[in-house]
Amino acid sequence: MKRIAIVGGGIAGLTAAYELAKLVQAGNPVEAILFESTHHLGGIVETVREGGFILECGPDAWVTEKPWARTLVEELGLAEEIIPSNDATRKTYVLIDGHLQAMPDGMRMMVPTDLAALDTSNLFSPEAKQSFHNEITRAGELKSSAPQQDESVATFVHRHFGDEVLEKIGAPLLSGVFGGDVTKLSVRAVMAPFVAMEREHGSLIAAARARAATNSKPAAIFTTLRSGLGTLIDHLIAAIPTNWIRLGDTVQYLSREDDCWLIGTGKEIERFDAVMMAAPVDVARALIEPIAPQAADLMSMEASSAVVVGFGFANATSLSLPLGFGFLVPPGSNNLLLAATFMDQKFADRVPPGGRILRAFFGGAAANRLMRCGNDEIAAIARLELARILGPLPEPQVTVVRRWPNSLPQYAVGHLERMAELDERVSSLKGLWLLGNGYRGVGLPDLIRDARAAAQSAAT
Ligand SMILES: Cc1c2[nH]c(c1CCC(=O)O)Cc1[nH]c(c(CCC(=O)O)c1C)Cc1[nH]c(c(CCC(=O)O)c1C)Cc1[nH]c(c(C)c1CCC(=O)O)C2
Repeated sequence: MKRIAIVGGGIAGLTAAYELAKLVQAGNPVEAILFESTHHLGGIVETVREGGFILECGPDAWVTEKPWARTLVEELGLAEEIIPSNDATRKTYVLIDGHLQAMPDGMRMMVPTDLAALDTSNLFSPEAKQSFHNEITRAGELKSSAPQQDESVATFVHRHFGDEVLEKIGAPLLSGVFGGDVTKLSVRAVMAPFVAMEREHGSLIAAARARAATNSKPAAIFTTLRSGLGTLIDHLIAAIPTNWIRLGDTVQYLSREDDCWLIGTGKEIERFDAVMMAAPVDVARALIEPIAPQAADLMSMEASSAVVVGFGFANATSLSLPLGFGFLVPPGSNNLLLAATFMDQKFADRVPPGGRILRAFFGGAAANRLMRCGNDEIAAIARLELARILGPLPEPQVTVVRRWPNSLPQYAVGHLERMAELDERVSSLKGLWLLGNGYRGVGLPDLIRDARAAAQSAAT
């Protein structure tokens, strides 16, 4: 019997446990113990259902293009629950000088595929529009001068489109996906497809248009579950043997003895053949440090914190919002807010008749400061910030506040090389796997893909 420890009960740890449970059913002699330090499973994936509102406390969807979340959801019998985002009314706004300005239609991140839509947009100055047009004619130069090494997202975007595009959409889009600083984020780690487009075509616009021409009907950008992503967590838990799960059990230390792993929880020491480390990177790093200090060094990275506030407004027909999914706030403006989502416009069936949901995000330094305030205070600040931008808001019927400290690791320049070295060091330890959002991707699909692959190799 192979014994496998899983440290951490977020989406990565739960998916690993689920995959191992499936392998047991297929006749593999495996047993797993999942250690979760808190008393609840799912990590930052959590859905609150109250008064007819469906409020997400963490992620609200996955990126449709990445297939691994959908496959798992279908396998769990939840195919009927899958819904697309309402892309017929998709629009993302950017807050410029206190006003919400729509990003032009047909943008792929900061790359336009529809130059006519770009030209009629109010978001950019004539100079910025010209810089987009010029990017196509600069294809040859951009291709031959593409750097051999990694660089920051900021220098990459700047080389293609200049200052204004970087400030108005480059920085806000990246903070709405990676919560980070474009001058530090690695373009190869966080925008790999764009680096490949540059290598092949020089011009990103030419590459994106070539691709758009071959894609018949693009799928909706986001996918979610009708009853909320908490349903995915519930179904994973139901598929894992209950005696595998240890809630409120914090792993205090990890060590190796002969070919085994020892895990100490402060209550007892247990022996395992393999360890799947699915805790947040800083926790994982501290546990691994005594065994493999060089691996731990490679795991030292900054992580941004988030504070998420969801408001459910009943009978809120008076609250009129711009059409679309929400808005992003460029870093460096005078707002605490990082972004907001118009949840009932982004997805169907989130609210009772006449209801609306707004979700506010705080990140970076603002999140770290807010983290210390009480829930009521955080909610009041979120309401004030939203009202400043959207106009007066009614009294919410439901409010949820969540703090997610250091929840989003920052993939800094050189990340891919560091991860290749980390992989080498980790594989030399035999029987250790690192899972979660610190290494090979930050969204649900990437975490699910990695956890399943790791469980399969850990079990055999
Ligand atoms: C602030 C923030 C958000 N979402 C996120 C943050 C960062 C801070 C943090 O979580 O700690 C995190 C995020 N956002 C996205 C991912 C998944 C990435 C992946 O799977 O590759 C992740 C991990 C997709 C996304 N999130 C967003 C995009 C860009 C969508 C586009 O091109 O229009 C992607 C791919 C944009 C976004 N993101 C957000 C808003 C309000 C918006 C705009 C409106 C909306 O859609 O709700 C919220």
